[in-house]
Amino acid sequence: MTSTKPMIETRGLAHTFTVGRGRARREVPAVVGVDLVVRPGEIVGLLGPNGAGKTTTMRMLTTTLRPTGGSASVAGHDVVREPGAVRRRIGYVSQSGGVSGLARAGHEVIDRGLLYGGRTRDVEPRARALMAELDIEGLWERTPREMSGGQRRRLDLAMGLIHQPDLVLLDEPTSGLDPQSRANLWAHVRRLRAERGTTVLLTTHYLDEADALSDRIVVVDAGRVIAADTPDALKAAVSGDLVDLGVLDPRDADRAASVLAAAGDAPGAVEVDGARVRRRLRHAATEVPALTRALQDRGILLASLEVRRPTLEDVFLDLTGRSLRDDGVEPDALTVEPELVGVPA
Ligand SMILES: Nc1ncnc2c1ncn2[C@@H]1O[C@H](COP(=O)(O)OP(=O)(O)OP(=O)(O)O)[C@@H](O)[C@H]1O
Repeated sequence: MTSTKPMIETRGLAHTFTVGRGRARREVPAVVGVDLVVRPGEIVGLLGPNGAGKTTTMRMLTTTLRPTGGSASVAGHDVVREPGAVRRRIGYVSQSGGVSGLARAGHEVIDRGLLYGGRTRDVEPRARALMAELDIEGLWERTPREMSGGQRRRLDLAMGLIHQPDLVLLDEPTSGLDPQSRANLWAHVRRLRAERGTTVLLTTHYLDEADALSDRIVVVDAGRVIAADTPDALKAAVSGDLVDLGVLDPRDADRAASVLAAAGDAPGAVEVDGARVRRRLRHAATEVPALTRALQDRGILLASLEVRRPTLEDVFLDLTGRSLRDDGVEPDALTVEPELVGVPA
């Protein structure tokens, strides 16, 4: 990784929404002091449950929402003082998408490229290549309203990428896409970085996506960064592999639980759920043979035995005591902010 200036640098970045009026007026602290550094050429995943503050952070970085605290510089420009310069350097694909319903898809993409100063003779072949890569080349003449949700999503992506920005911010880029299109998009993001050194910041709910794509993952919860590291380092910090036993006779579950509790190099808490008994063991590969012998000696028969390496889900659970899939706070009284998605000032 180069040691040049960061592509994104935030210090104490914060945004508090004010919702309601009069006596019902209250403040919603959506982002509470985020410090984030993204280096040129990095792919960084912002991971967190619903309502964690991912979109709000993205919107401040893309200058579509003004911070109420802290500072952020993007591609070397301050998001509050130089929003136009920031917008010219970035591509943003927002969660809600930016395509309208009326123009033909190919022309929308070309127009976006021209808007950013490209020449027709460069932009058109690039638009065709991009749409082919995203598997929507056959939709050149269609209007967005004649497309499926997944096709529209891919058109959003083509619009965000057509001007070959140095930094791409993707807010849940693959939500609503089928597995094949998700895989295509992942390949495209990797190619962008490999061929052009593009920096990518993406938000996602999908743990496999964050794991597969990101050089670094920034885990956010309740408007704060609670961990930031490589996916492997985050997983290595979780203590041990999950051993999950299914006993053949559910009446044996409690006895199996006491054997499992005593297994490994130290006793540990066991979770019993019907015929399933689980706990974490530090070195499952070496500890499981002794465990199965101990169960056999007591005449406890197993229907299944699974050993699972820690996942990012475990990382989140370890850090917060909650599952990433638990829904957080849902947006309530929404204040409408101007959306200036991807349009240079
Ligand atoms: N325009 C708004 N007005 C008021 N509150 C808002 C607004 N937008 C977001 N919030 C609140 O700010 C908090 C963070 O929301 P945000 O959309 O940034 O989370 P998120 O991590 O992107 O969630 P999701 O994964 O569901 O998209 C939530 O409590 C949300 O209700």
